[in-house]
Amino acid sequence: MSVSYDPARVTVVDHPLVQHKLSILRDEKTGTKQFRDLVSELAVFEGYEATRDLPLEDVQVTTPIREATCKQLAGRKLAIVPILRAGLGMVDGLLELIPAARVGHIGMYRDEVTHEPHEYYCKLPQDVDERICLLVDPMLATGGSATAALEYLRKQGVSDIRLLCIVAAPEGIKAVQDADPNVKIFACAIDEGLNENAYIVPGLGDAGDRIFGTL
Ligand SMILES: O=P(O)(O)OC[C@H]1O[C@H](OP(=O)(O)OP(=O)(O)O)[C@H](O)[C@@H]1O
Ligand SMILES: O=c1cc[nH]c(=O)[nH]1
Ligand SMILES: [Mg+2]
Repeated sequence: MSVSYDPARVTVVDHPLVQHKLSILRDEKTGTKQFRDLVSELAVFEGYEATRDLPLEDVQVTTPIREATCKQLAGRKLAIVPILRAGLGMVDGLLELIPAARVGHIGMYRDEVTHEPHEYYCKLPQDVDERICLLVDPMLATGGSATAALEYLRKQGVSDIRLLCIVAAPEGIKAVQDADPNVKIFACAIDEGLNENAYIVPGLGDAGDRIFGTL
């Protein structure tokens, strides 16, 4: 049965380089080092897309030729919030794009039988409510983990949240959209669905285990 979600609130980052890298990421023969590197590289593409609408202001710059009116980022600062463990794999790539961003952590694991998320750690920047949050996790499967993390961030007063995942299942997108009508979702691919163990099909397996070599 097909799952319906609002496509207007999901951005698929499907640049040819992204699709190429994602195919290598999916391959079961791809080893830990390459997997980790690719997750980081894909996070850069996603971060680029997810920050496309950041406000700018004019700034005067003296080039070696003359004075010029140029642009710089204005206004609100950013926080990168990985959902542990797998989200950690996206942090370095995003920090390359936004070096001044603060990093918060939300620790969450999914129960193997019930697939319910369990929170085990949380540490956020003190002024997180004044920041745009990039909530990052490579996998959006049932959406349970992302929904719980979003709820937590909303309780801290965060108004602008962009959820960056690499592979999303339609079920996860729908669950997140139903729970949080204001979140913007970014994904490199939307896959077919979930299998009986709530793994994304075709997916890429267990992202955390593949990033950290704990298979
Ligand atoms: O959408 P959901 O059904 O909640 O599934 C997705 C979650 O599952 C994975 O984490 P996992 O529980 O494997 O923890 P890990 O990152 O420590 O491996 C993944 O990184 C997401 O956080
Ligand atoms: O396919 C999936 C689902 C949940 N978590 C993962 O790492 N992969
Ligand atoms: Mg895992």
